[in-house]
Amino acid sequence: MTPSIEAIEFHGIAALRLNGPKGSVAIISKLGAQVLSWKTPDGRERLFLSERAVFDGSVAIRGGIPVCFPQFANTGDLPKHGFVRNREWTVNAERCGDDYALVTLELADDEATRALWPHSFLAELTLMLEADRIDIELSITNTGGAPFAFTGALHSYLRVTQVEDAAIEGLYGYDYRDAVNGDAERRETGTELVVESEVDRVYFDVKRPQLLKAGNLSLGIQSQGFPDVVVWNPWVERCAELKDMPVDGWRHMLCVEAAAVREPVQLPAGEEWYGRQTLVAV
Ligand SMILES: O=P(O)(O)OC[C@H]1O[C@H](O)[C@H](O)[C@@H](O)[C@@H]1O
Repeated sequence: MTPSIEAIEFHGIAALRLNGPKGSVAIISKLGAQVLSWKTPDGRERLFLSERAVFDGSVAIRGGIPVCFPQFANTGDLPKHGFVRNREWTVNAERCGDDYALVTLELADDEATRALWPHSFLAELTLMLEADRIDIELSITNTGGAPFAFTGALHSYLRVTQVEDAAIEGLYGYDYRDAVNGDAERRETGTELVVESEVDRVYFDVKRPQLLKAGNLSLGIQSQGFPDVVVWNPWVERCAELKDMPVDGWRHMLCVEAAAVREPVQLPAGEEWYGRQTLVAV
């Protein structure tokens, strides 16, 4: 079957379903331009989506790949993770070839965004689905007359069978800020990161790809444009505080995020920046 794209409803909200090569499938919602599902040709779901996620736009959808912009987490005065993850985006391109399906959604500033953040911007999120990989690219254009700075992330919730059995390779030797230990800065000394308690780290200026070793859900992870890598798992107690997570949700997810956190991106008037995360089933 040749790849195709269809408009669907997913948990009651408008979304696009990309039917990719070899039976791969991805779903992206217009709310937040958030990838909510990615299935590889083996039929396995690769993203975690909370069964208690809320889809009414009142809070961000818990799971998939939320877009954080123009602020990562609570690093400034804006709402946590910025304001684009629970806004309605519009579709501006759909394209299919023999071996891919691609959509681009966009969001521009309006009165409500300028009330929070006084800048003109155009954000475009492109999802490309191939047989065994997805590429998620965020581009930001400064459409105003003055420079601005931002932080942000593609906040990917990767599905794992049991997080205790998973490991991330590729972070050895990088410095990180550890939110679980009072934002202490440390250097990674392990060749593998194994999650055995709450983890909330920003690894700085990561130049190598990562490998998520998770049995038949293993993934190669690469980013461009985003210098930092965030690794997050709330573990038991913090998960219990999240209303939109099931009690055992922490066990089935691991966020490995392509992020720009330590050094805000400086974007002169009229210029465009882009960052990308690629996930490859291995
Ligand atoms: O609950 P949210 O607002 O979606 O944030 C979820 C998480 O996102 C990031 O990974 C941060 O590093 C965490 O500190 C935060 O808890």
